[in-house]
Amino acid sequence: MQFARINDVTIHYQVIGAPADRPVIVFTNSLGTDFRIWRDVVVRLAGEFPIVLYDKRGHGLSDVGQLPSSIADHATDLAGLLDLLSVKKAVICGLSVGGLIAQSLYQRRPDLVSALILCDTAHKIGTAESWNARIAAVEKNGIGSIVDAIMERWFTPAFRRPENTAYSGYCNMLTRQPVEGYVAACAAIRDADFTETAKTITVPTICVVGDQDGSTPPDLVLSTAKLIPDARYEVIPNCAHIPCVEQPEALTAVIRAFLTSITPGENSP
Ligand SMILES: O=C(O)CC1=CCC(=O)O1
Repeated sequence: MQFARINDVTIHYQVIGAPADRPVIVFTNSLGTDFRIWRDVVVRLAGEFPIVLYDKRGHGLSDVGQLPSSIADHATDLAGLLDLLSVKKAVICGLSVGGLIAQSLYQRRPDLVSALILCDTAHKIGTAESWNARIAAVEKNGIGSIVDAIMERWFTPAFRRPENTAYSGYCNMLTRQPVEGYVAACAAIRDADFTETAKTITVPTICVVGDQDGSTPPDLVLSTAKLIPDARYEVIPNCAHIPCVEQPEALTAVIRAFLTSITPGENSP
């Protein structure tokens, strides 16, 4: 396990090596998850691309850090991690709040970003009312009280079968996040709006979404793609908010095709 102290926060991360001439991909995960959600994508891409995974503050094995925290704080953490690892430029693949962090990183440190894979995310996610209601419910009754409602957004009914052990495992992942970290991330998402930033993005970008995403539905992700000059848009069938878990093969194919298309002079990954 690898840990770094960044902005006074202990950050849990992992680096998986590959040829140095290939673009580094950094995966940044969603609300209520840690970096293990990328496993089935990472095993497919390992050896082709250098990979950096990390748990954002307040999640997984990373510290919660000082509260309140903003999406800008998360982006500063990511910039600090990349600086520490001497990664000069990377493709940032951000899922949901991870996509907000990716847009914030682009806004603050565009030198670090060579391309964006915005996965089940948007320029703005949810409303103040919806986030305040979620924060109130979690503060009063814990994350367990919202798990069923959240799982309906994360996964399709086909995945949410009681006999699917992966489903119960992801319920555990959600409910075991620190409450303060989860609530802080909800507030950070509530207060974030990258509408203007999205219009300024000039690096190659793809917006990808599960066809049954209940948190950032295809229409919303399409509206984000339309804000970003020349952004591509792709829908992944038979999955909801977390394609890296539900359809890792399809998501990997989208990532590989995108990276191949933006890497001049290379015919294969
Ligand atoms: O928990 C959800 O509703 C899904 C989600 C919204 C932002 C995020 O990162 O995950």
